[in-house]
Parts: sequence; structure tokens; C-alpha cells
Amino acid sequence: MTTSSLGYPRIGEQREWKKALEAYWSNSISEDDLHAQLKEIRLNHLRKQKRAGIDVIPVGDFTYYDHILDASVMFGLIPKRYDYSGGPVSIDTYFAMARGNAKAPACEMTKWYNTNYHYIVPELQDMTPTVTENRLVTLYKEAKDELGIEGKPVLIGPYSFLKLAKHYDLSQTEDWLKQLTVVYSQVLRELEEAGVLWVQLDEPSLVTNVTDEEMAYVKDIYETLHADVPNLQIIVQTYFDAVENYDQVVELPVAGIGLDFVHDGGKNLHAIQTKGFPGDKVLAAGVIDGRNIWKAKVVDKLALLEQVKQVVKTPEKLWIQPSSSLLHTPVTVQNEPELDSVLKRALSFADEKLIEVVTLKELLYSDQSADHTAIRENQQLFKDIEATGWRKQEPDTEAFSEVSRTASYEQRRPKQLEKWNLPILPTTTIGSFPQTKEVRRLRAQVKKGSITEEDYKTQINDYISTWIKHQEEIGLDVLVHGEFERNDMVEFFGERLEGFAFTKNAWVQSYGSRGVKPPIIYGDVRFKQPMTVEETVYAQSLTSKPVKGMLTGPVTILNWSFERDDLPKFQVAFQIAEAIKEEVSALENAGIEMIQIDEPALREGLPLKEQDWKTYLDWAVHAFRLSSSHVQDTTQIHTHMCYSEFQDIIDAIRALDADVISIETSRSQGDILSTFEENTYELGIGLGVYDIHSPRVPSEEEMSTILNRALKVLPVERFWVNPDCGLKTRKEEETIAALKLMVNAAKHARKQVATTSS
Ligand SMILES: Nc1nc2c(c(=O)[nH]1)N[C@@H](CNc1ccc(C(=O)N[C@@H](CCC(=O)N[C@@H](CCC(=O)N[C@@H](CCC(=O)O)C(=O)O)C(=O)O)C(=O)O)cc1)CN2
Ligand code: MET
Ligand SMILES: [Zn+2]
Repeated sequence: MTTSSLGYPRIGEQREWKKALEAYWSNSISEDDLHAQLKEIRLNHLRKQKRAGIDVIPVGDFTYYDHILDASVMFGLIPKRYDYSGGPVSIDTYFAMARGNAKAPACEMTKWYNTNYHYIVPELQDMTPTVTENRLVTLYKEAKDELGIEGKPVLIGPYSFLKLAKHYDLSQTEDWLKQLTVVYSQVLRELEEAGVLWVQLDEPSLVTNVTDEEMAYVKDIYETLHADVPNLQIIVQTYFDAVENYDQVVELPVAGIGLDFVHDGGKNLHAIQTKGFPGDKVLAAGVIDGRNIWKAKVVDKLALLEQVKQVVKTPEKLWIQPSSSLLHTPVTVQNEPELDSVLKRALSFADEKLIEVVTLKELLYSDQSADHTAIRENQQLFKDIEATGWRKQEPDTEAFSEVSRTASYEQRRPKQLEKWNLPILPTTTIGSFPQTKEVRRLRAQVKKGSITEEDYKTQINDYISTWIKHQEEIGLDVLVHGEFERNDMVEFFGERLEGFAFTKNAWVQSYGSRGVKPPIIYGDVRFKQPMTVEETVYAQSLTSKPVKGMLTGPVTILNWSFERDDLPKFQVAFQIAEAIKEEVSALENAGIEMIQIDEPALREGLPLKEQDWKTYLDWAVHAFRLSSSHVQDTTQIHTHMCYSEFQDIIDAIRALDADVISIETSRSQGDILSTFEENTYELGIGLGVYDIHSPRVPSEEEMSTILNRALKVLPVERFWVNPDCGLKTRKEEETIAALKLMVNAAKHARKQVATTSS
């Protein structure tokens, strides 16, 4: 039996990877230094996997930014605007695609399936793929020559690559797949020549709803690849859910199939048991959760593997591995000295997960009696958790009953118009203002104890008051306090609610060099005391304009945390919702009667298979309503989502019953609006008129274009004007300049509306 892993986190135990990249971007280290530093990190990660006892170790999963960008660059799919003219792609062109440069905006970035990782979207317009440089050969040789590791090159598979790409016409699908197959063949042939034994082609799109036509393409692709490299052993790796079209996938002419036995709702196991698994193929069984951070129950995993063993009769054909790449977990529990010891023993990050994989292999062929030390200790840690009393709340098995606001939107709207007395096209922002080095240093100092809590608060208040002044000068209609006291919109609440633990070092990459430390939900979630009232009330005391309260919604807090896995997700969401509901009341009682409850992760949490959407949306909407429906008619509830693919879930968005939703409109040039038009969505909409992910200050004209386009489609009374997300990653000058132009654009639009209607 073999152990394998599918991908290892890049970020580094102390975020060495992030620091090296950011040092290069700010010109503090040279290109040679960057290569040297990243090589050291890369080799170190391979060594760690070897030391853990993993037999088949991936190469090529490591990246300078994102692995999908790596594939686009290897295939020469470099948009014209970067002036690429053949040959190996320079590091600056690579980073320009990721981050934009003076001449060209960055490529689009979007969510990686249902995770909080973001990849760079391949753009296929007017392009022909060619292999620029076979990085996998280089990385394979590096591992072999320098460490004696027989690496398994990893690459996104051709079908998933195309599904993740944009800017091609669907009618060109077949043509594109043919062209891609040619470059994949070349890359694989070169790997075969270099002596590679195993290649992992990731095909996570095979767990989404695949049509028969697409499945036929997949079959063609892999038949061609097999004919071109008959001796290379390819594993088609799936993850994040059960594979669709099981029968056809397992018949693909490849050497192995990787299946996720953790996030498949039991369907993959059922499929292999009822339909069998081809005896000539490797079954790469993902049994250790690659997405969450709890140690596995060894007894349960052994039972699962015993069932898999019944199907795969030859031990050499069974591989044990994590359910997905470990990219989605932090690096190691070792660097968490301050966690509660009972909790800490129950945790497993990337390094510990590799050990779990190896332990399972050892146990599977040895003594599995209950007094085996590994088994006994493992059982004990779950007993210890039970004994803590952290998890008392009985699971609620009853169907949840509808909650709604006392008055319908039509009834509360006139009351709100009167109370708030805002101009048409009111202007506002999404919540955060620049998190400068100085704010972050301040927080680091208070955490270390080198400044007092009181000093910290005073200085945060200074930021708040400076930015209230800025906002008044800019001329915004609804102000915010700026979120200076928050490290992150989820971690901040995790630190203040019961049932959450937070870590010192458990960073996970979100996009490029940016990371998050998802808090850990280990027990029943409860409200302790007001979390946001002080800062918001202080901000409101400085101005006569309304200050909007700012909260993160229950679905987003859940999706961006590591959740307990002993309760169904929806129950945890409802517990969080009850806590946020109390915070909403606390704000309302303190006179903050316009409250934004952000739910950017609601869309990303949508299951990968359409048949599972309704169940999810029902509880997600309910959780939001639980937290927001109890307010007075005049209290205005806002929500915010920064990713725009709402077409399919517009009914759920409507059902949130938020008085105003702010959405992304600029990157899609306003395309999103048709969704709101066609579906008679009658509530308020904040138009994200400029893209905050780029340092570029947009022109007033660009924003006016989006506004005018919107005004043609929907009545003016519905719109608010705002940037498309929070401004925490931007610089102060950029922010002020852009917001001034935005307010001007709104003022011009108001005048136009006034003249056309008079
Ligand atoms: N959870 C979450 N997911 C999200 C988003 C989000 O805002 N939150 N936004 C979308 C995009 N994703 C994003 C994810 C991270 C960041 C981001 O800005 N991350 C920061 C870290 C933010 C943070 O936690 N900051 C902490 C710790 C900061 C830090 O690194 N401190 C220094 C010390 C500071 C000093 O002395 O100078 C250190 O520890 O070394 C704080 O402010 O307190 C980063 O990687 O640089 C932005 C967007 C989607 N998903
Ligand atoms: C990722 S959505 C961010 C919303 C949050 N209120 C902010 O402005 O940063
Ligand atoms: Zn946002």
C-alpha cells in the first residue's frame, strides 16, 4: 500500500513565502534572491513530506502566486496586453498577470470551487496554446537530483482547466479541448522522457454537474493522452465532492483514479461498493480531511479503509491520501503554544495530516485492537473533548420555522425614506478603510503587551475620527467607522464569541500573498458581550451624518472558519446567527439603526452540485434572517456580497429581505444588473462602481458609465453608489482620490436625473 499527498501549503510556517514575495514586489530583494528564497522553501516542503513518511510526494504544486496561473503561463496563454513575444515567460510578466502593472490591469481572480482560495482566471480570447517552458520537468529533476525524491508532477487536468477559463465561446469547447490536448501531450511526453513514473492530473470539475456531451469530450481527451504517452502512469484526481458519472470516469484509460471519501456525502464509497472498481487501476483514496483541521477518528477511518479494501483487492492498488490538497489547511499545530491543550491535541494541520495518513497505512496491516496505543490515544482525545462541556447544546432536529420582519419591504420602505431622508443615489462605502502598516503594528503591539489596551483604543479612535473627517470632506452620505480595530472580518468576531478559538500562526492562503487565520469553532457558539458598539457609537458621536454599523453575517463567519464536524453545518450557522442577532440588537439599542451584515461567502458556500443547492440556500437564508429580522421597521438592514454570480440564486438573494444589497458591478461592466431586472428584484441595490482590488484610481467617466447603464435598466430610487468591496487593502491616497471621483459621479447622475424628470 502506498501513501501519497496531493499538494502542500506554500505559505510557510512563519509566512516565509508571503514575506519573500512582498519583499520582491517592494524592490527590497532582487530577482535572484527571490528565486533562492523560494527554492529553499520549496525544497523544505518536500523534505518535510518525506520525513513524514509519504511515499508519493507531489512536485509542481508549489507556485510563485497561483497554480492555475502557472498552467496558463506554461501553455503560453498570455493576454496581448502584457506584450509577451515568445520564449520563457519573465517573472515580471507573470506577476503582471497576477497583480496588474502600470500598463495593463491584472487578470481576473475568482473563487476556487467552494473554497476561500482564489485563482487567476485563464483568458482564452484570440489565443493558441503552445508550451513556453515545461516547469514540471524542471521541478521533477530538482526533487530527484537534490533530495533523491521520486516526485509526482501535479497539473490541473485539461477538462477542469477549460472549465475554469473565461473568454471563449461555448461553441468552441471542442476546438479548445483539442488544442489543449496537444499541449498536454507535449508536456506529458517530456515528463515521460525525463523518467517520471506518476503524474497527477487534477480534475475537480468532474465532481460538478458534467453533461453527457462534456463527458464524451473527457473520454476523448484521455484516450488521446493515453495513445500519446502509453507508459506514463496518470492519476485523474478529483476532490471536494463525489465524482459525477462514476462509471465513465473509472473507465478512463489512465492508471489511477483519486476519489474524495470525506466530502462526498458517502456517495463515492457507495459507488465503488455497488459498481466495483477496475482491478487494473490504482484507487487513490482521500480519507483524511484536506479542508478542516480536526484529527480523524482512527477507528472510523480504518473501518472506511476496510470497506475500500474489500473492493480494491490488491494492496498495491490502494493509495491512502488526504481528501484534497493541503493548501486549505495551516502548516503545523506545533507553532500554537497558546491553544488549550485538550483542543490542541484534537487538531491536525498539514504536517499532522501527513502523519495521520502514514499511521493509517501502518495500522491497516497491523494490530488494530482497541488497546493499540495510537488507537487508544486517539479515542481518548475525543472523550476529553466531550468531557469539557464545550458542546452541550442538543442538536435541534425540528424543521426550522420561518422568521420575517414585522413589515414587508413595501411597508417599511416609506418609513425608512422618511427617517433617513437621503438624496437619491446615496453614496457610501463597504466598511473597511486602509489597514496600514501602522494600524497593524499597533495591533501587534497590544497583542504583545508593549502598549496597553487603553492606548490601543485611543489610537484606534484617532483613526476613526480622522476618517470621519475624510468622509465628510469627500461628501459621502452614509459613513462608516472604518474597521480599524479588526484584523479580519471573521477572525475579529471569532475572537469575541464563545465557542471559537483563534490561533497565532495558523495562516491559510486566500489569494496571492494574502492570508487569513480562520478561527476554530470548537463548541457551542454564544454571544458574550457587544463586539462593535463602542467604535460605532464613537464614530456616530463625531458626525451628524448616519454611521452604518458593520457586522459579518452568520454564513460567512461559518464558511470562513474551521467548523466543528460533530454537528450539521446549518445548526452551527443558526447558533452564530443567534449571536449576531444580539449584536444587531445591541447596535440598535445604542442608536445605530442602519446596519450592514456582510455575506460575501454565501455564494461561495453553494454546493458544487445543483441538486444540493436548495437545502443549502434554505438554511443559509434562514440564518441571515434569524440575525436580522427582529429590528424595527425604520432600521435599515444592508448586506454585501463581492462576487457577482447571482443569476442562479437570485430568489435566495431576494429572500434575505435586506433593505439594500451592495454588489460587484464594475468588473462585470454592469452585466449583473440584468439579473436583478429579469427577476423583479424590488429592494435596494448598492452598485459597486469601481474595482477596489486594483491600486489604479478609476476615472469619473468609468463610474458614470456604469451608473448610466444601471439607470437605463432599473429605476433610480433603488440605487446606492459605492465601491465594490472594502478598502482595507488600498492606500490612503488612492482611497480618498477614488471616493471623491465616485461622489462626483453620483452628483452628476443626480443632476441628470433631475433635468430629465423635470
Ligand atoms: N477571512 C476573509 N476571507 C476573505 C476576505 C476577508 O477579508 N477575510 N476577503 C476576500 C479576499 N481575501 C482576503 C484575504 C486576506 C486579506 C488580507 O488583507 N490579509 C492580510 C492579513 C490580515 C490580518 O489578519 N492581519 C492581522 C495580522 C497582520 C500581520 O501580519 N501582522 C504582522 C505584524 C505587523 C507589524 O508589526 O508591522 C505580523 O504578524 O507579522 C492584523 O491586522 O492584526 C495579509 O495577508 O497580509 C485580504 C483579502 C475573500 N476572502
Ligand atoms: C470581503 S467583503 C468585505 C466587507 C467588509 N465590511 C470590508 O469592508 O472589508
Ligand atoms: Zn466584499
